[in-house]
Parts: sequence; C-alpha cells; structure tokens
Amino acid sequence: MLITNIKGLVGLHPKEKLVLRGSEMSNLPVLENAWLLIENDLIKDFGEMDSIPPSISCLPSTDAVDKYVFPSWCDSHSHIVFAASREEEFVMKIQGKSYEEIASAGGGILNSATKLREATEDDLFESALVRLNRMILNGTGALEIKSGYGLSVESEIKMLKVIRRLKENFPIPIKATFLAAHTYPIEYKGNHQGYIDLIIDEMLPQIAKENLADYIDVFCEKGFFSVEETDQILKAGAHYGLKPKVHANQLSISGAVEIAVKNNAVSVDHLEETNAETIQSLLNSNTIVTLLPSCSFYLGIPFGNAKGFMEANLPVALASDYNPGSTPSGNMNFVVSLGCIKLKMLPEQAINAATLNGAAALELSGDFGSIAIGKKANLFITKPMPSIAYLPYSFGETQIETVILNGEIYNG
Ligand SMILES: N=CN[C@@H](CCC(=O)O)C(=O)O
Ligand SMILES: [Zn+2]
Repeated sequence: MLITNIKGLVGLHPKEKLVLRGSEMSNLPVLENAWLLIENDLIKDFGEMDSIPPSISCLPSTDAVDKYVFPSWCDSHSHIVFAASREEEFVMKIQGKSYEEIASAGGGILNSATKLREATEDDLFESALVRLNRMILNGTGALEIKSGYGLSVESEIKMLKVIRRLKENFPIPIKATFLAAHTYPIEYKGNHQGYIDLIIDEMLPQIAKENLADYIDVFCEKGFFSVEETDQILKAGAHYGLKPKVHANQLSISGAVEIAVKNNAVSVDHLEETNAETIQSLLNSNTIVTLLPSCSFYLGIPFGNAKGFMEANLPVALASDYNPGSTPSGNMNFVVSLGCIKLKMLPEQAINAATLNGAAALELSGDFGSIAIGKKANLFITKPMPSIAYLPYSFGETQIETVILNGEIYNG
C-alpha cells in the first residue's frame, strides 16, 4: 500500500526511541507533503513527495491530500470485559453520591462482579468485541485489558479467557492484566488475608500455567487494598513472571506509587492525587505515569498533574480506562482532547502520550506507537484537517477517516 500527498506524516520518532520523558514529549516530528509505503504489515519507507523515487511513484496509491497520517493510539489501560452497563450509578452520581458511597451501597465494582458471575464466556466475548471494534474504528491500534470483575477463581479465569479470545480474533496486539485485587468480594470483607491467599495460592498458579496474563494489577486505595496487601500481591505476581501495573492515588495519596515503583512497576495509573513525594518516588525509575483524564472528567475528581510530571522529566502516557463504572468510553480522541483541555498538555505532548508512551506502557514501543521503518503499519488517515492541533481541538467529533492495521484497511 502506498499513501501519497499526505499533508503531514505524524510521529516520526526513530525506531530505537522507546519512550519520551519530560521535555522530549514536546517534540512530535512531522514530515509535510509526504508519501508512505507499507509492505505486508510493516512500514517499508517514507519520504517527501518532491523526491519520491519513480519506482515507488508508479505504484497504485491512496491519495491523502489535505489529510494527516497518525500512528494508531496505544491505549494501555482498559476494563472492556464486563457484563452490563451501570447507568443507574450514573444517576446516583448526578444526585450527589460519591464514588465511595456508591461502592459501599453495593454498587461499583461489586455490582459488576455480581453480573459478570452470571454471564457466560460467550456473552462476555460478544459484548466486549462490540466495544473493541468501536475503539479500533476510533483509532486504537494496541490495547491493554484487565480482569477484575470476576473476584473468584472461576470468574477471573473466565474474564482472562475472554481477553485471550479477543487477542486471537482481533488484528491488534492486546496485553492482559490480572486484577483480581480490584476489591474484596463480600464473602471476604472480614477476611482480607483469605482473599489474598485465594489470589496467590489458587488464581495465580492457574493463570501462569495457562499463560493467561501479561501483568498484575492492584487497586491500592483506602477501602480497597492497603499498601502492605498490594506489596504482598505484587511480589506473588512477580514470582510467576507478571510485572505490575498499579491503580494508584486515584482517590487519595496512599503510598501506592512508592510501593509500585519498589516492585518495578511498568506503569502507575490514575494519579489524580499527587504530591512532591509521589513525584520524588518516581524520579529514578523506569515506571511510566499513565493518566486517565476521561475518568476524572466522568467522576468529577481532580485531573492528573501532567505538567508537574513532565517538568520532573517523567514519561507520561494517556489511556482511556474504559469501564462501566468510572469511564464508560474508550474513545482515545476524546482522551487526547481532555489531555489538552484539562491537563494543559500541548497537542504534541498529548499525542506522544497516547501513542509512543502508551506503547511503552504496553512494552510494545519497539513495534508500535510511532511511524518508523520496520514498525507495524498500524495507523490512521484523518479527514482533511487544517492542522494537527485541529484533532484535539474538535473534541467529540471524529477526524478519523481510514484505519489501517497490519497494512490493511480495517472496516470493522
Ligand atoms: N479504580 C478502579 N477501577 C476502575 C473503576 C472500576 C469500576 O468502577 O467498575 C477505574 O480504573 O476507574
Ligand atoms: Zn482502571
């Protein structure tokens, strides 16, 4: 496939550039008036139209005049396997109930767990594939999906098997994260160690045996898992080769970031609450700060301190957090808009955060997240746009015209 007359070929980071820290995030290399050649599933070459070699210009081509080509969004945090929507909680929120109040009234994660236990693997697969297809058409070309609405051996395994089926049936890379430590099931409310033992002694060995997960996650938060409990679970995960990606500082500063960094977390996610110590604890690590502005928007909680993290020279990624409770949307275009509007990121910073740094938070940035020779041809062509900043500026309206995955047009 040859794409010609591209107004701007966006995100030309060198293939060896695997993550962007702090001020590097302001640099989004763009080639104007460009061509791009894809061979099989890989980016083969690109250049300026003025100097396109005759051997390439004679090939059949897709014309992209006035349009931009972006690397696909890399969404490193989602919970898209769930049994039912939770719009009744949406109404409770409008009536003034807090996230914690809804959770303690039997809503929240436990509500999803009850419904998921009744759903079959086929039901879950069918509903998740509809969500995933919509996300892909909105430009997502690499994704992480978590378990965590099962909360029992059988249901957590069921969720992870659904994720495995999604991996097998979709043309994008998907990483699976084991999140049984999302909340305590009711039967273990008074017996935390009992549930932790269940995770460590029964769930983890089975998951490892069947190779069902890539990462381990814990919702480390007041009323959920303590720092000590988080440490215990992350260490057990490491024993089975699962690296941590941790839900940290969503509702309060808890020490979650510090314990995640000590356990070599690939990423710490949420961080709506941050202080100087949080930033300090990340300074000498490779841990990526993944911010989820759609969650802040939907819950009305603070937005992450993207500028503070970037000023501290940390790598920031943006992800959707698509889930039925706190973020019923997987639209990464909206995430990028919120990155600009609410986190005060420049369009270049927000786009880098949702592409190369998102890929880094999935440990996939060697092959995804930028336009470079030899990388996977997962990208999208926009509608005609006046500038790159127009994409986040025109929030709520899709600018994506054509999705290309593995070098082929994806129509859903
Ligand atoms: N914070 C924990 N987990 C999800 C919300 C889960 C839910 O409410 O169902 C999140 O990332 O926001
Ligand atoms: Zn989450």
